Amino acid sequence: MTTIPSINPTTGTVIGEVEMHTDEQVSRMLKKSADTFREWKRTDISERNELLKNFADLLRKNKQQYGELITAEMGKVIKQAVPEVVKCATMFDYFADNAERMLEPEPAEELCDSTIHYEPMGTVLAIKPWNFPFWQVLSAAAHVLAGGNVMLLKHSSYVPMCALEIENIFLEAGFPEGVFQTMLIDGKTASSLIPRDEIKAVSFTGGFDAGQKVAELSAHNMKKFVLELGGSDPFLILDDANVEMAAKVAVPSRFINTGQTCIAAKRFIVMEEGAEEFTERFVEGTNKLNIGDPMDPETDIGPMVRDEQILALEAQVNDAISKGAKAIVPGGRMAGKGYMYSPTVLSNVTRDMKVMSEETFGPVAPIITVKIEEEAIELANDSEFGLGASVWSQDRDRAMKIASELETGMVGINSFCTPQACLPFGGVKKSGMGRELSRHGFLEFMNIKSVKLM
Ligand SMILES: O=CCCCC(=O)O
Repeated sequence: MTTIPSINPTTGTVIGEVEMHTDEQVSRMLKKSADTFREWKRTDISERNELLKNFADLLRKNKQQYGELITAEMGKVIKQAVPEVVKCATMFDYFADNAERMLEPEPAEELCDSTIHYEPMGTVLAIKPWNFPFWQVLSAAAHVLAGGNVMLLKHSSYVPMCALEIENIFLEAGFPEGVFQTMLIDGKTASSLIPRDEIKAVSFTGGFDAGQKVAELSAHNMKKFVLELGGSDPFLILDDANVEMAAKVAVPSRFINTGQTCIAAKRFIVMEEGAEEFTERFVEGTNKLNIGDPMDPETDIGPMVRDEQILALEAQVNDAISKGAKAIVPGGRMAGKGYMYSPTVLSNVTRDMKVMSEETFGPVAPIITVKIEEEAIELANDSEFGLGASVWSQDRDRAMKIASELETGMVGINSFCTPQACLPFGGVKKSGMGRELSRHGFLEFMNIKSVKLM
């Protein structure tokens, strides 16, 4: 019997163990999924919407319990874990309220007798990461299932108990067995399922290398895929910004989820005029963060998920320091149990440093100063990634113009980026392909069928 351990990153101890599914069990799940799809796609959309509502209600009712599970299994501070669950509920409500309108057949533009229809594809294989254990799965599942598709989940092996709990919630909400199933398998087994006939599409969130493999396999086997990959989001503070406000928002924007967020601000690009004030205020805000036990409702920074994440971060910080960066908040690995890393803020940053070119998936904030607006834009776009960006200026037209020049899937003006049910979410360049959420994300997993009348 092979098992997946659930490790609490606060203590480094095993808090549970789940049995992995065998190849035979996985084959049965694939069959079950395909059989269930034949029924599920025919259910009335109002019935599906009611189940989405039930699901949202359960999330709200048990938000503390699910939040604590997230905190125990991947270390997210409880004050963010509970809101993650509530955000999922709001997103389920959104699709329950809007799915019917989004799937309404449309008349074709010039051929007035012809219509465009949206039909589900079948089983969507979801391969999802640990950092937002509920959101990452459910932000795909809500619209995939609302459209009449079914889902098979391969969750990160860091969060096996969240993976099982999510399946339980679907059943408790009244979804028929087989509409959503959690497979307890490794990454290699998940990839090996992509060519299988039962799998019609893949929804992947994770790192670039794994995403590229998923894309290759999916394309080779003619399966639709959507990829949400990493980011190195620029946070641009222009010379006319409200620096006080920018610094206030910059702190959570970088350190939310202990910095382990794809769409966190990861490069702070400040025009000279506001650089000193921004740096001072950002450091002050960083030093106020409470670091410690993630179950304590006062804690802002909990552990990182595993030691290897700390090692990667240390390599990036050491590289920056060896090239002349100054650790104005030194932070770093903390002694004791678990995988604690205290936030680091770097100044004197230059673009040849890894903290500027690689994704920093943890609480490290590099600040770089530029002289002119064009340099800020050029530097923001000088990245392999293109997920999100923030622009801070009190001139709305100027900020909008800069937003149009940024090579990203999302821009926050005087705000930070975070996914919302009503907005398409995804990136360009090495940050991904396709979109999740909103009608755009919904239609990624629907067959768009033109029906032409003579
Ligand atoms: O890592 C990306 C998911 C972000 C989820 C959120 O900000 O709510």
